[in-house]
Amino acid sequence: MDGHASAVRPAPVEIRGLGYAYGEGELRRPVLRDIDLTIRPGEIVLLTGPSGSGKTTLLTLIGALRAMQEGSCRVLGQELMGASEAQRVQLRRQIGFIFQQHNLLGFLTAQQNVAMAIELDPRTTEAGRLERATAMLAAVGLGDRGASLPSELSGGQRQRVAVARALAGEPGLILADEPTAALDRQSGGEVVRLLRELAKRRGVPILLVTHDPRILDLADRIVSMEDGRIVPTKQAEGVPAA
Ligand SMILES: Nc1ncnc2c1ncn2[C@@H]1O[C@H](COP(=O)(O)OP(=O)(O)OP(=O)(O)O)[C@@H](O)[C@H]1O
Repeated sequence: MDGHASAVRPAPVEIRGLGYAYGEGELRRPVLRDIDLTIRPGEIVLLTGPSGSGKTTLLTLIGALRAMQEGSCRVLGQELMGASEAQRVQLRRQIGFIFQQHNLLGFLTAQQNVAMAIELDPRTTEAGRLERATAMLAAVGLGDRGASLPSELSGGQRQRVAVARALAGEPGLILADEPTAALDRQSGGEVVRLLRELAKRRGVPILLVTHDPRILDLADRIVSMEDGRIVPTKQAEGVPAA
């Protein structure tokens, strides 16, 4: 595909020997061990594995939402091992997050929720922000729902607003944690297909944590975790062999 470009552009995510433990002293419990993972430019990677295997912990470390303890994790050119809180805040602004529960603000309209992601860019005026938010909503098929509050939208529509918000800030990376968990089969599939299409068009890489076997075929690559380690991916049930 874009093999040449991938070879010259730095990997958006480059992890080596990452380890992480919760608790201290006798209560210390390692949950990630010796993780190596590279996400290449524009690549869509699904992270899967049993409950408690460490997927969310890894995602929050990559997203600079918690401090590193061991190893190296370079995200969008920023080394996170030893990074300051200010450096982590700066990096988080370059990442689009999508969570299981859409995390939209209930008192803001769909358009305002999306515009919020653009808020921090000083080059953009308020009118420009709202215009861009509307364009992003149109891209997720909600061009006519900008004035709706989250409570007036279906679960699938809310998650599409979350997709629009994640992309509106023109992120260098998207991190999604179980984005289809609260959705029925059809809307879950639609949301992820849409996310994939929009990200591919913009060349934005995605790391998506999921238990959902129905969306595994949308990945460029599937990474499996077990007991805090990355393990060779087994053929998922119901997914035809490539
Ligand atoms: N804040 C915390 N404090 C202590 N232990 C935690 C904390 N968060 C997670 N854990 C533990 O760390 C391990 C990994 O949790 P994590 O949420 O990363 O796994 P997961 O693979 O994302 O699970 P799930 O698929 O159920 O979301 C689990 O055993 C969990 O109980």
